[in-house]
Amino acid sequence: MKKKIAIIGSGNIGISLAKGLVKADYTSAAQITLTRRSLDHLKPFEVAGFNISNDNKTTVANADVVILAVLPQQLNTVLDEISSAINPSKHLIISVISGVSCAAVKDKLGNDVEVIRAMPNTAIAIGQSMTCIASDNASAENLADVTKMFETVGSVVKINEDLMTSATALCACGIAFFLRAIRAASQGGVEIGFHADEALKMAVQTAKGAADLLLLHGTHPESEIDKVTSPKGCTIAGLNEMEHNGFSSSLIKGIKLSALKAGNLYTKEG
Ligand SMILES: NC(=O)C1=CN([C@@H]2O[C@H](COP(=O)(O)OP(=O)(O)OC[C@H]3O[C@@H](n4cnc5c(N)ncnc54)[C@H](O)[C@@H]3O)[C@@H](O)[C@H]2O)C=CC1
Ligand SMILES: O=C(O)[C@@H]1CCC=N1
Repeated sequence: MKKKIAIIGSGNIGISLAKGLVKADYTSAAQITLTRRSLDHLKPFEVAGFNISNDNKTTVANADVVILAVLPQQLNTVLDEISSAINPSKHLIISVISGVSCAAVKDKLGNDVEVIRAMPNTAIAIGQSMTCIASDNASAENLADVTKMFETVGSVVKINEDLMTSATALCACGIAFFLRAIRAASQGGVEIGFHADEALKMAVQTAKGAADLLLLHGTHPESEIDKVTSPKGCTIAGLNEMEHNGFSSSLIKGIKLSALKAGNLYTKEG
């Protein structure tokens, strides 16, 4: 991979993405420039071989692929800064920013530039992201290239752009939801007799086993649950108690609220 990549806004997801791409051998650190307003935070990444900068415009001018990874409320400033450095025949824009349409990015950068939205999650740092991608104007070739790129760091699903906020809630925010579930399970484990560190280890491996059962068997969760719930047993007792207290309902409501919020994070005015 010869293309130079600029990551504009190297915070949590920008850094996770950069680490993941290098770990997967998709590219080298030397091909990636990380930008952030304060360079102090990026010094450790310079030591690791990445280029670092606080000059978005020059970084974009020198790149082929521009990954926008600032917060929605920081985007307009960035787009105003880089717009004069954009060359539609050279640059491909990838935006991981929640709630910002391809059209909104093109509004500021020009309609000729190809924009692909990608919604990864932080597991991208370890090659385990669920990334959804969408575009309203990218060529089949660029879509295929970007799919290939994100496939080196996890699974990819192409979706319609109007489902991007839903993908944000289910997959990007979803990491936090499942982590909280694991944390809660470990707290339950402590109440029933385990030390915190062993309870957490047990909860993590159990959660991984549950996810892997679905991935490897290709089964529905209820079919795997049926294999655990012995008649008159302790699993169904615990499971039903959780449902009486709104376990599924609470997850569903949380995901719906996150999706709603994801759609309202950005305004054109800034
Ligand atoms: N954190 C996550 O798991 C995911 C986040 N996203 C999206 O990615 C974007 C970034 O989210 P986070 O990484 O969580 O936020 P963050 O706050 O950790 O990262 C944003 C970074 O942009 C930098 N920044 C702000 N203005 C800048 C400018 N003018 N020039 C250069 N850098 C600038 C900030 O210093 C910060 O380091 C958001 O739009 C979010 O919706 C998408 C998927 C997952
Ligand atoms: O919480 C947020 O707004 C971002 C978007 C998805 C994950 N983190």
